[in-house]
Amino acid sequence: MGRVPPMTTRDTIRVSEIFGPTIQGEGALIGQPTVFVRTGGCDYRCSWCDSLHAVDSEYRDTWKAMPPEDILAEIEKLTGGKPIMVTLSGGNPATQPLDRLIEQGKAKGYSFAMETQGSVVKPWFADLQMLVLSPKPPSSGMGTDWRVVANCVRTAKAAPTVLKIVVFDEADYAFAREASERFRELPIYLQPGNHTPPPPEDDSATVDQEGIDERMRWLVDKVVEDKWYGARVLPQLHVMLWGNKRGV
Ligand SMILES: C[S@@+](CC[C@H](N)C(=O)[O-])C[C@H]1O[C@@H](n2cnc3c(N)ncnc32)[C@H](O)[C@@H]1O
Ligand SMILES: Nc1nc2[nH]cc(C(=O)O)c2c(=O)[nH]1
Ligand code: SF4
Ligand SMILES: [Mg+2]
Repeated sequence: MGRVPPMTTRDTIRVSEIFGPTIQGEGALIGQPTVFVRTGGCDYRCSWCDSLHAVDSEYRDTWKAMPPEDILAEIEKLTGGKPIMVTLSGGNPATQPLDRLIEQGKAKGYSFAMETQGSVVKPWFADLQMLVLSPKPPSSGMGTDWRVVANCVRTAKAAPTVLKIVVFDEADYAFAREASERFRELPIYLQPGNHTPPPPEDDSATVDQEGIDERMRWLVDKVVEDKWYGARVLPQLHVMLWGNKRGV
């Protein structure tokens, strides 16, 4: 008897949550209606990560291996079948085999944006409607290999690519300036950090909005003082509206 081929899992995607439609709360596409697909697993662990439920392996039993067809069916259910922008986030979505999901979704009229830290490169970056690269500043405790970030930019080819840097303090601001110097051609978005991200098991809405507002004003002052007129300073709109609530 011939060998029975194993069930292929090559194309299943580790999903933490699928939610929406809501609005994109951050960066270049702020305010745009979108559905989020948040993948499980990350090669980083930022000290202030607001999505640890999709990062900590402790939560992996809440993640589900899904074929792209099932993810698309869920997206279609959420949108009533009307095509929308789908935002791929995580965790680090670049670690997942998202090529077939993007291909199948685009065939049905959906478009795809992705948020990633720029530590992993995939050829299908070129198929995105927008690639948001968010290298991590010193306060995160993580390091950045700029050659890999540059490779992400190259690999995205004609796909619109932007930088989004979280800023908590002076060192982070200097890092954002460095990123902008290294990638002069890319639009850059500065986002004040949220010091009170939820613990992963918690869905509490409590957030230090006053602290965020203060950092936002400080950030605006810095940009104006430095005549950094190419920068865009934006808050996390979803945090302003719903605090740390999950699934919005
Ligand atoms: C949760 S991450 C997932 C995607 C990818 N791992 C990344 O970091 O780009 C999505 C975005 O949220 C930002 N973010 C995470 N924690 C934050 C916090 N406490 N305050 C502000 N932004 C935060 C990240 O920097 C990133 O731009
Ligand atoms: N509304 C909303 N906008 C977002 N932009 C980036 C998010 C993320 O966690 O990646 C996010 C999120 O979780 N919710
Ligand atoms: S890279 Fe993104 S998902 Fe991973 S730990 Fe940092 S903020 Fe969280
Ligand atoms: Mg978030």
